[in-house]
Amino acid sequence: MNAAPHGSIDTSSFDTVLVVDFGAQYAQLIARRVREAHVYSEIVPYSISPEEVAARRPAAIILSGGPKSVHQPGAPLPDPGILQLGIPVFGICYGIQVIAQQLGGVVDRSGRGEYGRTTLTLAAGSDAGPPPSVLFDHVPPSFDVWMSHFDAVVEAPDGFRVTASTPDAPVAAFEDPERRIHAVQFHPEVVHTTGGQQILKSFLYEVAGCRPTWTMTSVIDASVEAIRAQVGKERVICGLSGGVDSAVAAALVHKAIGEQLTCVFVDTGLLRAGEADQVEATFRGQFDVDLVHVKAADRFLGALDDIADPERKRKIIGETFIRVFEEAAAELGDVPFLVQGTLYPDIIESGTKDAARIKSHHNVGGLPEDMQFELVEPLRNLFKDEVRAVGEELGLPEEIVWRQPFPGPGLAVRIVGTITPERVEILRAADAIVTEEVRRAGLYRELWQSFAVLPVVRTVGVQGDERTYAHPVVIRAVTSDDAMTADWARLPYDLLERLSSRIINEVPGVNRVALDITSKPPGTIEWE
Ligand SMILES: Nc1ncnc2c1ncn2[C@@H]1O[C@H](COP(=O)(O)OP(=O)(O)OP(=O)(O)O)[C@@H](O)[C@H]1O
Ligand SMILES: O=c1[nH]c(=O)c2[nH+]cn([C@@H]3O[C@H](COP(=O)(O)O)[C@@H](O)[C@H]3O)c2[nH]1
Ligand SMILES: NC(=O)CC[C@H](N)C(=O)O
Ligand SMILES: [Mg+2]
Repeated sequence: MNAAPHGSIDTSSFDTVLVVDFGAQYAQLIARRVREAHVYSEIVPYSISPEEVAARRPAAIILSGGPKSVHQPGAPLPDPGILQLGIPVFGICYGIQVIAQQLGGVVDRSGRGEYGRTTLTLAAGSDAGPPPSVLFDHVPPSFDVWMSHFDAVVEAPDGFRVTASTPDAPVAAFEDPERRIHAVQFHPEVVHTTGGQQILKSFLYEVAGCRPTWTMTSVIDASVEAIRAQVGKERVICGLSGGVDSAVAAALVHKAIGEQLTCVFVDTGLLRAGEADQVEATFRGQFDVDLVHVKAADRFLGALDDIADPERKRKIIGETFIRVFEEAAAELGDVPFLVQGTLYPDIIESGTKDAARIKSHHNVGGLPEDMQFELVEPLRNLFKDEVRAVGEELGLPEEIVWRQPFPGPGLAVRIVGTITPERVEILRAADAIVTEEVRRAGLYRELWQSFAVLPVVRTVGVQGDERTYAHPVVIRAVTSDDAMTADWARLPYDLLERLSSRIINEVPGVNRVALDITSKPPGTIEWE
């Protein structure tokens, strides 16, 4: 087993499930559901070789769904050797179709796909018939499942028995318990499939014999050990933003190496109203951590002067952050390590070689090439909900653990076009009203993010019988589980009315309020 990179934990001590990705909408969701069952999981590309799989010694393999048909030329197909490794396999949707095709069953364009809710009925276990499937031990004989497929298995491979059907899919589940290969056409990972998580657990615990040891307590213990092994006696700095990821990363590193850690909080001039004071007060009050507060507003705003292109803004901000960290490190003496709160979705998003670059996150794609620091990224195996659970376990206060994410480039990526101190002021004032009213409405925690955006246009208005020619402000509020996809939030009308009237009345230079009703995709959460 390779040494774990970047101070992340050595996951080889946990039973591991590999989720083979065929381009599914839900591969991430499957991986999260497995972890919710306290079993470590990782997403791997479908091109992985049987040797690579075997070397990982996984407890099980899950074949995900995917948009292609197995009959299509160029469809993503795994090496057939993977099904011969003797490792338990669970196929989901496209996964059942792949298994059927590779082991001699028949997959057909059935002519009528199934989309959405349908009723699954288990094959009866009787003296004459096959015994019931262990997958369905803890679910009723008939229940609602979520389907989304065009193709269907019409004949199970030799040696497999059909264990469930729906009105339109006679082979909705099949298995060969001896080879420990099980598969379903429906999606157990979505909440609309009642008992879906139970079915997944039956596979993990009963078929694959996984132990439910992936708990946040064991993650903390393993992280502490990994951080100590990486940094030894050296000094470390951590960019602390006040957000949950860097706070949890800092708390873990502090637990591991105590006084070797110094946190560096940078006031970029692009923070929200009162944020710098609040971060200082929270961290100085709550933690016994060495904290340096660098006031770098002029430097960031100077470097961004006259820059309108979103990618250039991001690169400039990413580089300025590192230069500020380097200077802070130099003042402390020799500090070779930089802690970042990078999460697993950041790695997946930047790691897929086929995926297009949408935007350079300042702490991943925005890092300058000549950076000297060695990175310490203890959260790089974790999803956001796990990071929050670790934060709670470490005793971080609720206001940090449940803070809405705020991007490092800050207000810069919410001010379309060039950034001037006046435009920052307008957005900051509008944003403060959004945050205050969303909190007052009791929606702050329920929303993934809620904020204001300042577009580059001006519009005509009439205020006090006078013509105005001023800026609109756009309200952006989304719900999401992990920021990879998001839906626009259905904010109550009375909240929207308060936002509109307060922003126009209280923020000079604004004469109109608009609402962004775009999901992700096709939009992104931030405007730049
Ligand atoms: N103002 C800042 N000062 C110092 N470091 C920062 C600042 N803003 C961002 N960073 C660094 O960039 C990293 C990425 O920022 P990001 O916003 O993704 O995470 P976060 O702020 O820790 O959490 P959240 O996603 O909840 O806002 C942080 O983990 C932190 O190391
Ligand atoms: O630290 C960060 N540095 C960045 O450069 C950055 N860009 C976007 N974000 C946050 O990432 C999530 C997804 O954003 P998008 O839908 O806009 O791509 C959302 O939560 C965004 O707020 C960033 N966070
Ligand atoms: N969601 C899926 O995995 C769909 C599988 C395959 N593309 C089909 O349409 O049948
Ligand atoms: Mg942040």
